[in-house]
Amino acid sequence: MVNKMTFDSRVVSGSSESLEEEIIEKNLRPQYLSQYIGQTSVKKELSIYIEAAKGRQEALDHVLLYGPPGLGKTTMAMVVANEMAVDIRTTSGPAIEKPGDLVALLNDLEAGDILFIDEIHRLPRMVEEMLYSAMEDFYVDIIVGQGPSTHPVHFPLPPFTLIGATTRAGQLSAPLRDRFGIVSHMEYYEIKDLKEIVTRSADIFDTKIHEDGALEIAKRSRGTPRIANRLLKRVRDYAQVQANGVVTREAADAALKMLKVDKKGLDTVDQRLLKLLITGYNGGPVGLSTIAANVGEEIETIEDMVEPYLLQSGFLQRTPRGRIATSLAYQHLGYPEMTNEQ
Ligand SMILES: Nc1ncnc2c1ncn2[C@@H]1O[C@H](COP(=O)(O)OP(=O)(O)OP(=O)(O)O)[C@@H](O)[C@H]1O
Ligand SMILES: [Mg+2]
Repeated sequence: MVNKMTFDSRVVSGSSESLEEEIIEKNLRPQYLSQYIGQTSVKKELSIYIEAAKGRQEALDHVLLYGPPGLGKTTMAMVVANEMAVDIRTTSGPAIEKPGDLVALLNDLEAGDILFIDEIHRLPRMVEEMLYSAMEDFYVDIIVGQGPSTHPVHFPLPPFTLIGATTRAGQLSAPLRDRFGIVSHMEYYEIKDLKEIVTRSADIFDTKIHEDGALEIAKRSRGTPRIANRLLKRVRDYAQVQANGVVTREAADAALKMLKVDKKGLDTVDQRLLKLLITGYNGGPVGLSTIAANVGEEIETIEDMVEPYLLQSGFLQRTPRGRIATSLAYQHLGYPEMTNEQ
């Protein structure tokens, strides 16, 4: 699939990529709340619930983390496990294909342990239904036997904590959503937080970085730590070959220009999308499927990975009749703005 490939190679994509990247990510991941930069309100809330649960020596209530890709949901799940000093098993919605898979995972848990399910909106229905009793009353009913001899077996579970992560809270069914006692919305990061993340990562990489170099990367990271770290790696390469290895503002700027990441962190996909609206449709409104077809990406990709940042940063607006390009988009891309009368 050509579309998928263009997207995966996108440097500002929030999604994670290769094995190499996984290993690097492991070193970059903060281990404790005190090292976790930004997301102040999520951290504050969680720290209270963690302390309370620990004080009562109980499992933490189930936690749902939602927000765009690359904002640190997986990282936060690991942090919670470290803070609670419990084990964590990680899996994802699509990986749990049948109820038996879930039972196997649950069977492995000890009291207080965490089961982390990424992309929880993609759980198969039967598995999801089995989770209801597991979450609420810590048991599952398993059907055993065949034909006339089938009967349910009541299978008790230790009290555990489910942490679910999703980019699409809207796709979760109400019964599942309601079973999470703690629902935390992860926000795009402020530039000052991203700057701190970049500085911390450069330190871990043993890379010299100037403050304005870190700031330049932070500004162009779409509010997303994963992108900030990825851009830092590319800028570091550039600096190593072209600028004595020091990440200065000039090196960051030149490297990001080469990567076609503009001053606001928009890449060619974002720009294509906005230009399509402006030049092809007089600013819109344009439906999502038309946009996807014209930009050459899948609808889901546009919705999950491209659009959220454009909406949040004010380049795009969502209306019942479709998406429209804002004045900011016209200005940023250097098009004269059309008035309604034209
Ligand atoms: N608050 C933070 N401070 C420092 N680094 C962070 C922070 N949050 C995330 N990161 C870094 O950003 C990267 C992405 O984080 P993570 O994998 O947790 O995102 P995610 O929300 O789970 O993404 P996805 O939705 O794709 O699963 C990791 O390398 C992590 O180290
Ligand atoms: Mg994740």
